[in-house]
Amino acid sequence: MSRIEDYALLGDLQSAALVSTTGSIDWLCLPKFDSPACFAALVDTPDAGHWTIAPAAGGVCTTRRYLEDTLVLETQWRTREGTVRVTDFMPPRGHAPDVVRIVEGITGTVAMRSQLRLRFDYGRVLPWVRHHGDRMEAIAGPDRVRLRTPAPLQGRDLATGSEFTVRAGERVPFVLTWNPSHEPPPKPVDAEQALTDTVTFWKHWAQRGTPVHGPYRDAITRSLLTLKALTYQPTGGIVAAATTSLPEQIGGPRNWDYRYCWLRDSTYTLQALISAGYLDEAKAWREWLLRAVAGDPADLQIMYALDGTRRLPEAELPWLAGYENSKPVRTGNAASDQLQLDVWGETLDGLALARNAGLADHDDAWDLQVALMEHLEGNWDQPDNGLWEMRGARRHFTHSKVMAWVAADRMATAVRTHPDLHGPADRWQALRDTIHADVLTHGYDADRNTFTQSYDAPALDASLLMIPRVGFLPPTDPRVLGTITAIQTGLTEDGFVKRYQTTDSDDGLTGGEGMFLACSFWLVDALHLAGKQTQATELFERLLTLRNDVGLLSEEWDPTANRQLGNTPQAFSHFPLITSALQLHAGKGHHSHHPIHR
Ligand SMILES: OC[C@H]1O[C@H](O[C@H]2O[C@H](CO)[C@@H](O)[C@H](O)[C@H]2O)[C@H](O)[C@@H](O)[C@@H]1O
Repeated sequence: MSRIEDYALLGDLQSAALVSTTGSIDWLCLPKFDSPACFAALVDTPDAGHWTIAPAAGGVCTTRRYLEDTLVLETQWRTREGTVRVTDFMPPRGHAPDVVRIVEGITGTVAMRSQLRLRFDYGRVLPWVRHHGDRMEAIAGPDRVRLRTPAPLQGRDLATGSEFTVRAGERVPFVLTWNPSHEPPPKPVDAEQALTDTVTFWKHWAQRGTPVHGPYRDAITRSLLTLKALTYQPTGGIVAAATTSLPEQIGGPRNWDYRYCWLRDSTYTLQALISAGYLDEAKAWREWLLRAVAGDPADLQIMYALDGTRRLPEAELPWLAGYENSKPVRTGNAASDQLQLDVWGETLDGLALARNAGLADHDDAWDLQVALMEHLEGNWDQPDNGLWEMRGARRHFTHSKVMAWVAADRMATAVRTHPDLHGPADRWQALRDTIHADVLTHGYDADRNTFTQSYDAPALDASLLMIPRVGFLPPTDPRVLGTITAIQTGLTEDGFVKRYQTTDSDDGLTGGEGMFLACSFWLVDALHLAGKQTQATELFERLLTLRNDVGLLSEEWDPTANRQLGNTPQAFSHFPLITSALQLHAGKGHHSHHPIHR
C-alpha cells in the first residue's frame, strides 16, 4: 500500500487526482472535487478503482518531478530493459474533464502495462464496459468514461488492460474523458496539444504573482500551485484538501471529508495568495463568499460546498475498508452545523486584508461585514465548538474570543480609516475592549503564565500562537512569550506542534492524532515575531523536510513512524508554509490583516 506522501497531485481546477510512486491513480472524483470517486483505491484496495500505468515488471518509480512550475507530473522508471517516462496531467477544464497520460521511451525497449479499473460511486458501482478498436467506454448511472489510446486494449478481470512495448523516442498517449451519460460524448482532446496548453497555463499562472526569490522560492511556488489547484474555478471556492478520510492516526476513526470550502481555511489561503500577488483569486473568493453567506447572518455556516450548498450531511461508506484499515470512510461533514465563533473574526480579518491589499469594498461586501459584526455583537459570549471543531460539549474557547476581538477591531478600524465605510465605530471599539479584558481575565492563567484553551480551564492549545499575529498583544509581551514556552514544553513532540492534547481536551472523539503542521508553522511565526529568528528558521527548515518528493504536505505528521497523516494535499499546511516563508524572507513579521510586503 502506498503511503500518503507517495502521492502527487494532478488537477484541472475543478477536480483532482492522486498518482502514486507506482504509477497508479488511486483517487479521482468526477466531475467535481466532491463528486463520488471513480478511483477510490486510496481508501480501500485496488478493487475500489484505480488506473495504473507502469513497466510490466511493476514497482516504485526511480524518480519523479513536476515539470518546472506546473502540475504536469513526470514519473520515470529505470528498468533492466531501458528507461521509460509517464507524463500525467489534467488539462485545465475545457468542455469535459480529461486525464492524459503519455508513455515515452527514453532508452531501450520497455514492456509496459496499463490497468484501468473504473468503479463509480466510491468503488460500489461496476460499470458496463465496451471496447471498440482504440476506445473503451464505461457507463453506469450518471457517469460515462471513455479511454482512447493507440495501445491495444483488452477486457480482463473486470478491468481494461493494455500490454505494449515502448522504444526510445516513442510516445504512446492515453486519454480518459468523463461526461454525463445522457449527453453525447465530447470530442477527445489531442494529448500532445493538451500537454503544450497545460504547461503554458501553469507556467503563466506561476509567473503572474509577485516574483519570489531566495532560498524558499521553490517551496513557496509549489505551495501556491497547490492552493490554486484546490480552487474550484467556476465559483472561486477553495477546498480544504483533495481527499476524504485519510486518517489522522493510522487505524483510527478521525477520518473526515475535506472536499468542501471552510471559511477559516479559505481566509488563510487568501492571506497567502494576496501576499504572493494573486488578487484575482482573492476577488473571486470574495464573490464566492458573498453568494454563499447571503441571507440571515445568523445562518452563517463555517463551511459550504463548492457552489455554496449548505447541507453537507455526514455519512459513512461502510463498503470501503479505509486507508490502511482506518474506518470509517466518510462523506459530508457534521462540523458544518457547528457554532465556531472564530469564523466571524477570520472572515472579517480576511476582508480587511483584501481591503488593505487594494481591493475596494463594494456595497454588498461592506453590508455583509456590518451584518456579520452585528450578529457577533449579540453572540460572541456564547460557548462554541472552537476552530478545531470539537465534538464534545460547547465551551468558551479562548481562541474564539480572541477572534471576536479581531472582528470588532477590524470593523472599528475600517470605519475610522475609510470615510466611505459607515458603522458604529465607538460601539465596536468598546466591544473590542470588553472582549480584550474578558480574555485576559478568563483565558490567561497567571500562575503558569500562559493562555489556555478555554476559559478557566488548564489545557493548552496551539491556536493561541495566533495571538501576536492578529495583533491582540505585542509579540514580546511576557504573556505571549509564556504561552510560546508552555506550548513548546507541553504540546510538542520532536519539535513539532499538536493542536491540543487529546487526553485533556474533550473533543468527543476516540483515538489520538499526529502533529498538526499548520500549528508548527504558527510556532515559526510566533518565534520570528518574538525576535527568535534562529529558532524560527531552524523549525521552518525542518518542516520543509517533511514535504514529499514533489513538495506536498498533508495535514499532520507522525514523528514516530516518520510519515504524513491526514487528508492531502492540505491547504491548511500549504498556506502557512507560504506565509512563514515570506515573513522569514522579508526578515519581519506582519499582522494577519496586512499583506506581507517584500
Ligand atoms: O478534529 C476533529 C475535526 O477535524 C476536522 O477539522 C479540521 O479540519 C478543518 C479543515 O481543514 C479545519 O478547518 C479545522 O480547524 C480542523 O480541526 C473535521 O473537519 C471535523 O469534522 C472534525 O470535527
